[in-house]
Amino acid sequence: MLRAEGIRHAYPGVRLFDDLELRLAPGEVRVVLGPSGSGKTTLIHLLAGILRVQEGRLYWGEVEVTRLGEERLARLRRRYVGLVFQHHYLLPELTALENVVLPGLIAGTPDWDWGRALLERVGLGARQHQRPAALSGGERQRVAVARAVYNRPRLVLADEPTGALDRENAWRVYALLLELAREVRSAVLLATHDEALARDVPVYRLEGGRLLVGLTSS
Ligand SMILES: Nc1ncnc2c1ncn2[C@@H]1O[C@H](COP(=O)(O)OP(=O)(O)OP(=O)(O)O)[C@@H](O)[C@H]1O
Repeated sequence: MLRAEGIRHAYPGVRLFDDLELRLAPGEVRVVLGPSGSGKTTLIHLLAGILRVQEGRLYWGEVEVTRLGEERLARLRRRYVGLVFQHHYLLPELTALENVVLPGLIAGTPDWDWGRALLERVGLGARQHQRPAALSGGERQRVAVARAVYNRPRLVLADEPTGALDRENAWRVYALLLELAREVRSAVLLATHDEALARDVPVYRLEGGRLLVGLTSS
């Protein structure tokens, strides 16, 4: 359901990916481990269609993403992909609940009960009317996780979603992301430099511009 074939990507002076291949089955969960500068953010942005693939092909299910125009790509991404980044990217003027339901608000069909249920699941039922400024870093990231799965996306892509959190909060956010993704049957690809997060989850190692199937670190 996610397939990348022969992906090459270069920045001026930096040749990052050379013939990169990746497949993710429905519901599959994988961690991409790589040190700083190995290309994790670039990879997640390419797979999300935020960065355009320079060479190679990218498929979400049967759809060849690399052939879509900007508008269709953006529309399909909203339905198909949930995103979580290191920074939460919540809208500051909206409450926690409005942020979670945002994909529904954009589509004109907000499901407030589902939004509230998700906030309960991430332990923030009582904070639903707070704005992001009134929440802690870990709480904001839990709202971002709830928002990412709101649409029951086929695919969740996460780039260092716990990178700005202390160990305890990182674990909580990580566990919630995997739990909720399983519940709504999303496949997950989570990029991190943190080996500890890769316990019990199959790993790809990003090395020399390729993804190597690695053993879990436990
Ligand atoms: N817009 C850009 N222009 C030029 N080079 C870039 C650009 N973005 C990233 N790079 C380079 O590409 C390489 C990979 O960057 P990327 O941010 O994808 O790595 P990363 O593994 O996510 O790193 P980190 O964990 O430090 O965020 C780095 O050498 C970086 O300097």
